[in-house]
Amino acid sequence: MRLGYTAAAVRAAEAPLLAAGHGEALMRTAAAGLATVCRRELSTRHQTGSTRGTRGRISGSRVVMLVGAGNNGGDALFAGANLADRGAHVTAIDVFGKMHPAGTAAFTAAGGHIEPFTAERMSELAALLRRADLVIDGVLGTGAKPGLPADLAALIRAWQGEPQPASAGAGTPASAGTGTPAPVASPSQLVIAVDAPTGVDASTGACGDTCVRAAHTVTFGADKAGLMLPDGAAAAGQVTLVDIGLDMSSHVPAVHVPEPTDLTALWPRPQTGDHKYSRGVLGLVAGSARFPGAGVLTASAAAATGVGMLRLLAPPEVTGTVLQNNPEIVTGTGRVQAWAIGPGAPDRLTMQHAITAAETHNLPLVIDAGGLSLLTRPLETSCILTPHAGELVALLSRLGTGAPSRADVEADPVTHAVRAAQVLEAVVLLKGNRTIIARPDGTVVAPAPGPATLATAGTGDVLTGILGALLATTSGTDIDLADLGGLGVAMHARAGTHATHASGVVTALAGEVLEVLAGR
Ligand SMILES: NC(=O)C1=CN([C@@H]2O[C@H](COP(=O)(O)OP(=O)(O)OC[C@H]3O[C@@H](n4cnc5c(N)ncnc54)[C@H](O)[C@@H]3O)[C@@H](O)[C@H]2O)[C@@H](O)CC1
Repeated sequence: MRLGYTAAAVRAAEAPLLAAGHGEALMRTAAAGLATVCRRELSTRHQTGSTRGTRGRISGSRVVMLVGAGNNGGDALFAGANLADRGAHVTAIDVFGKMHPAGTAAFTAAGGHIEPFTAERMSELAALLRRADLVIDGVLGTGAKPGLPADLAALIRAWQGEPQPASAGAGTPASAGTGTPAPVASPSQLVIAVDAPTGVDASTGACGDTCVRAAHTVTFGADKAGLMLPDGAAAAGQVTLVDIGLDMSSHVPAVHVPEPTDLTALWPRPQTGDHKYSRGVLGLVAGSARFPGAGVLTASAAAATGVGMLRLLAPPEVTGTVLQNNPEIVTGTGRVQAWAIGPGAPDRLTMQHAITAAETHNLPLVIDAGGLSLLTRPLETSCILTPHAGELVALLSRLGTGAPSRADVEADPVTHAVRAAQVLEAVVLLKGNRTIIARPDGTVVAPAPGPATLATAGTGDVLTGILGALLATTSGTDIDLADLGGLGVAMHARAGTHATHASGVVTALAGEVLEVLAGR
């Protein structure tokens, strides 16, 4: 798992080192790491042929830096000095009329050039930024307070264009509010942010009205939570972590991001000596005469993910098809280690019985779709709830905890998922283009997004099947349910990617995702 920390936690971890007088050494280490990434990126662009004139070479390349008043600017200035030493033409735009003194001395000694920033020079400086082979954003890092000064926001917009909705192509020419299309930085312009892109909240990922959009962010000491969460992650681009010797062991990470190696290391596997009951039995309530397909998809996905036994409670329209595909599935009641309920509008009474059984025997359960409408209070057993934005709105409204709109939830999925997790004392896996898994303590798991091809009917049912199987096969272990949810989402995304490639078209039908899971 990659671990993301709030700005406050990182600053607290820095504090003893600063108190011991290691501030400048930390900054020099950070700046050296930043300069290394800048040189590598410039060289790579040169080698891959995306060159324009001198672009790509370090010597002779045009580097423009946006420099703030604090240590973030200091990092940029020391890195700028490093690049100037290697023959780059480096210009620092002094955004606030005050820059880190030692950084400024090193930068000017290396031949760096400083340009003051005033509102009158906006167009000239925006043009300078647009012409650069590399822009380094060193205005604000972990010391940022919310909101950017209007002049700085205007400069960022004049350089990079108006913020685009996620669906629009990055760098699409946009109106700057003047009625005429504003010239914008090339979408392929190399922009490297120092620690965090300016305008991005390093703890929450919130971007406000304006933020720098980087191709690469070089972050120091520890991953910042905000660079792993929606909006902030998109603004940060690729993130490289430079070790500056911080000890984060006493700080609780705010965000977990599962990595591919976690799927290998943590995915439950049958052990020697296991039998079907010890491996894990899942009770599944899914599907109805109206929606038989959802029951089939969920049951087949759970079977493909791997369980000791699957007991399916569903009407004959569902069980008939399920048994044709998966004759190993058992219909009817019996002892189980976990429950999954809800896909395909199942019978409410059967779902209620499953919830009661889970609470009575302290069994974990995953509740999806129709099952969510039964929730009016926290359950007395551990559970993962899997709403999409619309279902979360209905859930929060029914519980009397505000009435956000679907757009509110989509704009700020973390806050709303955490609120639901706290109210229902459960893990809430909010499905969306960036799925967020929230714990009641406010920390989240934020798996890397899967392919957009997964946005198709039935893929959520497949996810519930995967999660149910994981719950059954890990029951009795101490694996954290939110981490488990992250593994399930990561596997679902991986299967979706394979299904998309295998089908050769720009969609991944739920049945195709299932085929990948089943290894067919
Ligand atoms: N403290 C350390 O040990 C290290 C810090 N490093 C760098 O230092 C950064 C943090 O430095 P600072 O604490 O100086 O903070 P920043 O450099 O992020 O920002 C602080 C400065 O910006 C101003 N400011 C804050 N929010 C603003 C806003 N919204 N609009 C306008 N001005 C605003 C503040 O008044 C202050 O002058 C990190 O992100 C990282 O880049 C690195 O050098 C590594 C070591």
